[in-house]
Amino acid sequence: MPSSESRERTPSQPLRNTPERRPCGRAATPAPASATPTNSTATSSTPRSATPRSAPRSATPSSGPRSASSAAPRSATPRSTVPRSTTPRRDAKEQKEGKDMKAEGNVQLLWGSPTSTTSTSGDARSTSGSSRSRGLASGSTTPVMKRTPSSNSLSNSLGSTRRTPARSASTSSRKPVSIPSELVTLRDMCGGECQRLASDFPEWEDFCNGLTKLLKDEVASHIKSCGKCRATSSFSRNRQKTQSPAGPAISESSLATLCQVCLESLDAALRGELQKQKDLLLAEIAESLDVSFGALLGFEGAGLQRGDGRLQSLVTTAQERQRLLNQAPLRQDAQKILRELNVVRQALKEWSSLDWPFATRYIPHKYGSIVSSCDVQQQANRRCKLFAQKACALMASWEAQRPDLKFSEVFSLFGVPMLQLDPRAAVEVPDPEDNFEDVPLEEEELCVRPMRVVARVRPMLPHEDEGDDVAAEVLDDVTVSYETLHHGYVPARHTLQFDCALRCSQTRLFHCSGVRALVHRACEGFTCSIFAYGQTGAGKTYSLFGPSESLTQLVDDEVSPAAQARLPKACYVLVDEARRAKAGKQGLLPRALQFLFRTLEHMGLGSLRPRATFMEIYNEAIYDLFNPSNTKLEVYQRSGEVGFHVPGLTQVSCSSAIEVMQALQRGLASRHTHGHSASRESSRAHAIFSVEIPLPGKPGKLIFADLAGSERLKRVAGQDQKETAHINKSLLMLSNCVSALSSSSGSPPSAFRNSKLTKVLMEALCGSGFTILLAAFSPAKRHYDETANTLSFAAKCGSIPRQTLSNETPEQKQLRELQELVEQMKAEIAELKEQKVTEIEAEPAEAAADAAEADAAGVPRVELAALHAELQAERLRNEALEDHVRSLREQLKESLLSPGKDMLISTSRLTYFGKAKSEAQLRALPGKRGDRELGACDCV
Ligand SMILES: Nc1ncnc2c1ncn2[C@@H]1O[C@H](COP(=O)(O)OP(=O)(O)OP(=O)(O)O)[C@@H](O)[C@H]1O
Repeated sequence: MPSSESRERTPSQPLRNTPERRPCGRAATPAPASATPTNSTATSSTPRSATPRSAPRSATPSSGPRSASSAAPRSATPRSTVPRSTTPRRDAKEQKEGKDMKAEGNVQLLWGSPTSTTSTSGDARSTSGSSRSRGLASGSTTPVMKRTPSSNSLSNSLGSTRRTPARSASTSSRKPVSIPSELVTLRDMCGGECQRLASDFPEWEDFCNGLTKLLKDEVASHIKSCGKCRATSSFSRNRQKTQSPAGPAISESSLATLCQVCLESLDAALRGELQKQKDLLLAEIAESLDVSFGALLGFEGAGLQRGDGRLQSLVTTAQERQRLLNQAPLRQDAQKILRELNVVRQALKEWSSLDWPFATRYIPHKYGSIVSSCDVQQQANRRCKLFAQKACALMASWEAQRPDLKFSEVFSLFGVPMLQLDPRAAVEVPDPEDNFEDVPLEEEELCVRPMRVVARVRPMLPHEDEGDDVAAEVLDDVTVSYETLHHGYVPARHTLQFDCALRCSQTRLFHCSGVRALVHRACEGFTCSIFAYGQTGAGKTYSLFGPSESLTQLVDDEVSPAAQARLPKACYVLVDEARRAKAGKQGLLPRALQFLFRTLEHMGLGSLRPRATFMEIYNEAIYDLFNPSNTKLEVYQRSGEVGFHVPGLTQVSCSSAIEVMQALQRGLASRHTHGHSASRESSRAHAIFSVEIPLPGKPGKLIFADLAGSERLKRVAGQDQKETAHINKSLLMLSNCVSALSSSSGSPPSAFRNSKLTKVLMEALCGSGFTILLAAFSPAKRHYDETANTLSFAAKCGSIPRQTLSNETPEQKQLRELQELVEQMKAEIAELKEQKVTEIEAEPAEAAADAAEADAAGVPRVELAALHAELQAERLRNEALEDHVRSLREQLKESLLSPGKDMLISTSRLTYFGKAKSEAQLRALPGKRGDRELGACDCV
């Protein structure tokens, strides 16, 4: 019998949110009218007297509002997962469909859907509760007695005959008057559920009596205020029912004679009382889980339970509270993850319920960063994935420590696991380091070699992953190991050491490559250059510029104040994270440019306007990327200048980082690129971006060169062959220049005149400044020969001898030297002054010590003072002599250097100086007289 089956649910297996109890479940399995399930609120018209009592007393748990002493056994904890019919995101999406721009993204929910649109203040009743009721009403096949005019009149006309037990089998064929199914609490009350609860759970007796009294009071007051009910309801004939609290319970049939409005308000009053009681229990649950009450209701199980109007839900809540309290120690070490989950949920919830407050799809930023709603959704996804990853790891280690327990059971609420993570979440592992972090520059970071070589290996690309072995890898901070094929078939391993070897995120590259030091040097007036070298698809452009969408961000930007005011806090945080995540992919150049402006600001030179130029060498012709046209530019060398210059290049003067970044984006858009297997956009030309810093007197310069990648000619065809031939030729010329430079430290080799690229880069390589060579290489075996070429080129560059001189004119140099001299002298004077002060301070102490010594030795003090004076006089004499000897040495050297000018030094004079050799000793020594005397003087 369906009814007995449902009745077998004891209070220890209370009315759970099992799928068959959910509205959708019910709708899916319509029961025949005769086989009415009795556990549902929609079925209370089934005669309750015919139903067996719910639970044997022995099975009754003793949990109550406060005094519950034991938790429900774990086996009693419902394991079933409520089918997720609607998620908050889906709700929100549905609401906004077609008009909301946020719909373009795709945020995945990675855990059990919270009770959705339930607000954090948590009126779950208005959502899940009512939806359940609606579902029950619509999905049920139970003959639900709706109050119709005819049924009213029937009940009125029946009068006393209606006192016949409404639920007796004999009357079941008639349509009994009943309370509408959605008034769940009221139906439970008059169905005897309250008395049953009181007798099963003595702790709830007072509460149940209170409810009964409340019902009677409410009915009495309604009768007084509602003329219709006074005239037609059965209470108008039987006042005693409502007047005496101890009187008989109000039956369903009597209540059903009241008008709909009265019934609804009665139900609301009862439900309110029930909810108050449940809220006390839920608050304790929230406290035990260390989440806010609102956040607790965001969990599906809790939200549904709160919205459940049945009296039995009180028992369920009490039992759950008890279980959670008992299991609190088990959750303690993993509680942090719940708090994190809440932060993520909150952000998602606020984002999905946000009515887009801006006119465009972009979120206005102070300095012009471009963050779209899509970026924010992507960030939300990334956040979920990161969280899911952490949570999965934590769950695994938690279960490893407690093999007899299940994480999902201990971390469940009303049978619904609190963390339901999408197993696909761990597939994409976001790099937690890839976030723009602006770490201050350490002092030692400034000390970079004038020629620094940084080797960077990129990760395997998706198309390389399959069946491609690793031929090159970074072993430690400075060592790279790579493979070559000896004589074409014998594999050989080699290692090379560079200033820095990296397999890292963009952020780490920026911090470790030494670029920040170069920016500093450029602000001191040096010419500093960074160039990226490597085969095609090795990651040069990625390392230097980063993905194009990252260039639209500024790291120290923020949402404009007006936009901030329109965004909820959690959304605002999400937007900020989205911007940082995009900026985190920026390469060395955009980061260096932003760092440059910060450095200038820091140096008090914020008013300077650096000038940027951007050119490209394509097929041995130079083009201006700031002014794209077919005009080819030429290179010239000015007399006395190291390196060449390109007249006619457009200079963009920039007062802020965003201006220069915008200019950079414009220039990049005009580059010659081409798609191929390793890269969607392979650079087919060398690009050179420079910034001149108009420092007072001595301009500094930063040059960034993204060299086109070398490629095997046989791998390309048609027009591409011409491009590739030009690229390979110019790279060969560059390699020749580097070889020549590393083997000679003299004047720049003439090889620089052989190609446009070498001419343009001559200043960077031969000038007196700082240079970083970024050697980018692929780890894949298929590129082993190109990798070996790149690494040996990098090693050759590392051995180029460089001097560092800033860009000074002779006058500036003289001025700087004089300034340095003045500084040095000032320091000496300060040191001498300090010395004198310590001497003066030490004198009285010395005198006192001498006096004490003299007293102890019995020497008269006057005599001691005379001795001191004599000693002082002797010191002065010695100093004068030292000066004299020094001048004699100078004269002697001079005479030795000028032949024919003999010079005699009176050795007798030297004897004045106690430590000098005697004349006799000097004479006794062999050799020329002058030499010996010089030796004596040297001794002095
Ligand atoms: N460190 C890295 N992390 C992730 N992806 C990378 C990295 N380096 C390169 N890539 C990816 O590899 C591909 C090729 O990179 P990139 O375009 O920078 O190569 P390239 O050396 O500049 O090639 P070309 O000389 O042909 O322009 C790109 O899709 C890029 O996103």
